[in-house]
Order: sequence, then C-alpha cells, then structure tokens
Amino acid sequence: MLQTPYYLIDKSKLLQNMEKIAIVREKSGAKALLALKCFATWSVFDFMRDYMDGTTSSSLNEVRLGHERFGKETHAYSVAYADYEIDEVVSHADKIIFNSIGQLQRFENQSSAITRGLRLNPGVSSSSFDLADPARPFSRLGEWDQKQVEPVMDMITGFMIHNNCENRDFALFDRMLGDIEEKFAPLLKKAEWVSLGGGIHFTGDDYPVDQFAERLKRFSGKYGVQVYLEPGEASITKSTTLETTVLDTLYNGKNLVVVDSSIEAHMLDLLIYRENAKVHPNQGPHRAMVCGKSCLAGDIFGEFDFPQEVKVGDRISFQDAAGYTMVKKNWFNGVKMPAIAIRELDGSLRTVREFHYTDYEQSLS
Ligand SMILES: Cc1ncc(COP(=O)(O)O)c(C=O)c1O
Ligand SMILES: NCCCCNCC[C@H](N)C(=O)O
Repeated sequence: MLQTPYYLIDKSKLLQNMEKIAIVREKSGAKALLALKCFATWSVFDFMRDYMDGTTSSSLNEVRLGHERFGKETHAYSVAYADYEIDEVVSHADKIIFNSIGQLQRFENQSSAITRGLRLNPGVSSSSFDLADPARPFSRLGEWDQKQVEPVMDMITGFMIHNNCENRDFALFDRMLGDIEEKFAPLLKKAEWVSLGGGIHFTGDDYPVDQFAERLKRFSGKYGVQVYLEPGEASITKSTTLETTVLDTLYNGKNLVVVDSSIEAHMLDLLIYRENAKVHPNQGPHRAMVCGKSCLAGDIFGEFDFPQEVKVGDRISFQDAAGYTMVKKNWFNGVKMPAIAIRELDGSLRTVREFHYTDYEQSLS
C-alpha cells in the first residue's frame, strides 16, 4: 500500500465535473479552459482533454505546461510579463491576454503574430475575501476605464474579465454579468471573444446549469462573441482527497491528533483563508482537533467528529483536496511531500509521483 501522505485523485469523481463542463459547452457554445493556477497535475490531462478546450495560465511556466502537456487552445495571461520571457510565452500560446494597456503597448511587436486581448476590471466581484477580490480598492488586475481602452482596440480582438470567486449563486453571476454589459457594452460590441474567467462553481450540486448555459449563449449572441470560461475549482472540485495517517495523540483540554501531513505545507489555501479542512462524514461522539506535524503552532486542519476514538495508525482523509493544493505545496519544515496517486475508473490505484530527499535538497542550494 502506498505510504501516506498522498493526494488521491479519483477519476470517477473528476468525470462528474468533466461531464457537467461538457454539457455547458454544448448548450452554451462557450469554450472551457482549465485554469492551471488552480490545478496543474498533468497526469490526468489526457483524461480531461476530451472534455475541455485547453488551458489558461498565469506565467511562462504555466503556459508552457499547458502547451506541452494539455495541448489544444493555450491562453497566456500574466499580471506582468518580463522582457526576457515574452518571446517564449508567445511561442507557447495561441492567445495572449495582457493585464494592462502598458504591457500591451510594450510588447506590441513581440506579440503581433498571435491573437491579443486585454483584461478588463468591472469593479464588481463575488469574493468575500479581500485577498481574492479582483475588484478590491486600487486593484492592479485589469483596465477599468473604457476611454483608455478605446484607442487600443485596433491591437486586440477580445477581453478577459475574471471577477467571480467561489460563486455558487447563479443570480449573482447573472447580475454581475449585467453590470459588466452596462459598463463595457461599447467595448464588448467590438470584441470577437470574451473570457469570463473562473470562480463560477457551475459544477456544484444543484447549480442551474441550463440557466447558466442559456445566459452565456444570450451574452454570446448579443455581442457576437465566442465566450470562454476558465474553470479552476469547478473542474476538479470534490475529485481528490489528501490521505494521511495519525502519528500521535495528546490531550490539552481537547483531544489532539497529529497526522503525517501539514496544512501549511499541503493545503496552504485553507490556512491563508482561515478555513477548516473537510472530513467525511464528520459525525460521531469522539471529537478531536486534527493537527499537522510542522512546528507552526497553528498548523491545524480543524476539529472533527469521529465514530471511534482516533488512535495512532488510523487513516484520516481530507476531502476536496485538488484545488490550490498540489500547485502550492511546499517543503516547509522539510515535511515529507505527499505523493500523487490516481484511482482509475476501474478502481485500480496508480502512483504517478513520489517525492524524496533529493527533491527537497534540489529545491534549495
Ligand atoms: C484569471 C483567472 N482565471 C481563472 C481563475 C480560476 O479561478 P477558480 O479556480 O476559482 O475557478 C483565476 C483564479 O485566480 C483567475 O485569476
Ligand atoms: N476558499 C477560500 C477562497 C479561495 C479562493 N480561491 C480562488 C483563488 C483566486 N482565484 C486567486 O488566486 O486569485
């Protein structure tokens, strides 16, 4: 059996998201690009490729990975490109979206051979976290002034607008798209394509997929644009667990459990956004605080209810461990980095990556 800790990607669960994405594509005409910033575990790209149109990126490394490992359409975006990377970015992309007019003008010549776009910031967002709110005050994420954009329209053919964040509420999405139309209609009318970014949880349970698809189709028809979606979380939600083993138990006013993993190192987003991990079913009379093995005092996955008293050697599986985990894992405390395994559709397990001391050593010098 594979040694914990490891991330376990379950293809049958991933398939459920892929099938919903395929339905939205079919009904709306929108294209769906995997946002690599959220999930870039390329061992499952062969599987995802049949259901998605390509990838979108936030750096040179991501655009290269998307081009080489996923293929199909490859969108390049970055908050800012450096002079030394722009030629390589262009060589891997079929579309480049600049974050600012300044970058568009600066790299006009180098990017002239591929389709170009600009990020717009509509000033509204669904984020309840200021950390992840593209419309936060003084945001650097995209251009907001239509008058400034008009003069560069001859250099671009489309726009990217990413203003949703974990948005499960179709009515809110619908309203915000209305705000975008009101604010940017003259620009949208001149565009050939519009990417509506990520952050829309349309693969979640009970999401009104038909209404969503209809809204996208209506938007596409009204402006004559090809719509793109950039699902990160929505592509991989609930597909993966982080498998851990209990190494120790203590009592300090509460039952404490230490596992062979670390929230700081292996599920960093939860710590950044001050959220708990999830265990299933989280029911039973034995409550315990599950902690990581790094020396950070607050390396805590959360408090959970277990059917039996948790003992050394027990397995704890953290749910929903695909998004912003593997792409953010790190070597803090030198804690063993989780392997990556895949449960195939026939139920068999395949380990696709293990990390060793040399990986830790090579990450430093
Ligand atoms: C431009 C862009 N597209 C797509 C995404 C993916 O968002 P999510 O994983 O919430 O779907 C993000 C998240 O940062 C983003 O900034
Ligand atoms: N679960 C807490 C919020 C997570 C936000 N994830 C989205 C990340 C965002 N799109 C970004 O990195 O800007």
